[in-house]
Parts: sequence; C-alpha cells; structure tokens
Amino acid sequence: MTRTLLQVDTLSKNYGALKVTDAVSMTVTEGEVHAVIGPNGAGKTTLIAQLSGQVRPDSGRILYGGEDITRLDMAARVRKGLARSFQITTLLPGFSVKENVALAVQARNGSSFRFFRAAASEAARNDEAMQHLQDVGLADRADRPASALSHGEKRQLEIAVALATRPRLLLLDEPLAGTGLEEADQLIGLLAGLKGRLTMVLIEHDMEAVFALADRVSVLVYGSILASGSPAEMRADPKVRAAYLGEEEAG
Ligand SMILES: Nc1ncnc2c1ncn2[C@@H]1O[C@H](COP(=O)(O)OP(=O)(O)OP(=O)(O)O)[C@@H](O)[C@H]1O
Repeated sequence: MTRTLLQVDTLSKNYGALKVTDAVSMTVTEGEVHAVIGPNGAGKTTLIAQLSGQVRPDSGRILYGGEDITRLDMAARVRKGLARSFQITTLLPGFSVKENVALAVQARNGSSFRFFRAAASEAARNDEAMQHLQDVGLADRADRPASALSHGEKRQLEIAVALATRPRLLLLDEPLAGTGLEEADQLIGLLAGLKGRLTMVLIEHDMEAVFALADRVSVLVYGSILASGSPAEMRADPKVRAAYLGEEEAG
C-alpha cells in the first residue's frame, strides 16, 4: 500500500511582482524518490526552501505525515525527520570528516540529557558517525580534515551529515552540482543505495541522474507544476519536451 508522506497544497510565494511559487500542489509518496526538474529560475530552490522551513510561503499548506507543518521552523521540521542536505559551506573545514558527522549526531541528541550522561556517549556518537560514513562511501576518509576532501567527497559528506539527523524525508538540492563525471556516478550510486530506506525529494539538472534515480518527476515551469508522472511519461510528454527536455537536447 502506498502512503502519502508529503502533501503540498496550493503553495504560493511571491517576491515582489514575481510569482516564484504559483499555487503548487504535489504529493510525495513514502519511499519514493521524487525529482523536481525545470528550467533555470523556475523556482525549484525556493520550493525546497519552503519544504525545509527556510522560506515561509505566502499561502497554501504543507502536510507531512498528515500533520500541517506550514508554520513550523526548520529545526522543528528536522526533529520530525524532514531534513535538507545543506550546501558545502555548512561543513566545518577544520574538523575531521568523522567529527563533522559526529557533531550532527550530537545535535540530534542535544535534548537528551541521558545520552550525555553515559560515559560511552562519545564512542556511541563516533560509532554512529562511522556508520553514516560507511553508507556514503567515506569511511576510509574519516580522520582527514573535511577541507582535504575533493568536491565530490564533500557532497558525500553533506549527505552523511544529513543522514545523522535520521531523516524520513531528505530534501536534496542539486547534489551533483559542480561534480565531474566520475564523482557524479559515485553520488548517483550512493543515492541509489539509499533508495527504499528513506523518501527523497531531489532537485537536479543532470537528467541522467534524474532518470536513473527518480520514481516520479514533477516539472516546474514559471513557478507552476506543468506535469507530474514517471520518468518515462515525462520524457515522452510533448509539453515537457517543449518546456525543458527539448531545450536541453537542443542545447
Ligand atoms: N530572496 C529572493 N528575492 C527575490 N527574488 C528571488 C529570491 N529568491 C529567488 N528569487 C527569484 O525567484 C526565481 C526562482 O529562483 P529559484 O532559485 O527558486 O529557481 P531555480 O529553479 O532553483 O533556479 P536554478 O535552476 O537556476 O537554481 C528567480 O527568478 C530568482 O531570481
């Protein structure tokens, strides 16, 4: 049985006269990878920022697990298991790879006094951090400073940091941005490995990645959802081809 995890209901956001999010409604089913694609400036990042709680919509609702979270701030959403993979700038470059993840584990457990009372808490944090590093293929880099990682490895670390919040829904904003071919392949493999363990909303320009990973695709154009469906349906849809894919192929 499929269950709706996230329901976006006529969400709207204007910046001045610009309708960046124009009555967007979409549904994300538990366990799926749902890609949001669209031309530059279509409003993808602003949409994800509203889902994560960074940007407040002007109107509309966001339901998560049936609960209206539209007014909750980002920290409250993270506690409920809705996490965004942050940009590289939020990594702590002087700390080791493992410490970056361990700090995220600690932040998650911050409210639990009992966790810190245990003498083994640091070991437990490190063990969990290593588990997340294993999941993203960075275990062998654990003791290096984060600053020494390649660009692609930093993106892997970002995902490990997000996993440390134990998300049920992970929002990924262009996880492949700036990566080379080999790094992109590695990241696609890593995200494919996470499929089924959590639900993902993925913004990505790399169509190969979208078609490799997504169960469903929503196409955003000028702040509105133009079409939604399986990757194959979207690839075949003349409206989508004209608005986006055709543009890519022509380019
Ligand atoms: N804080 C802001 N103030 C004013 N305009 C904004 C703001 N944030 C975004 N915009 C505008 O909203 C539009 C959509 O931006 P957004 O970054 O969401 O698009 P996008 O689809 O993610 O683009 P890209 O694919 O290039 O990353 C753009 O025209 C952008 O200039």
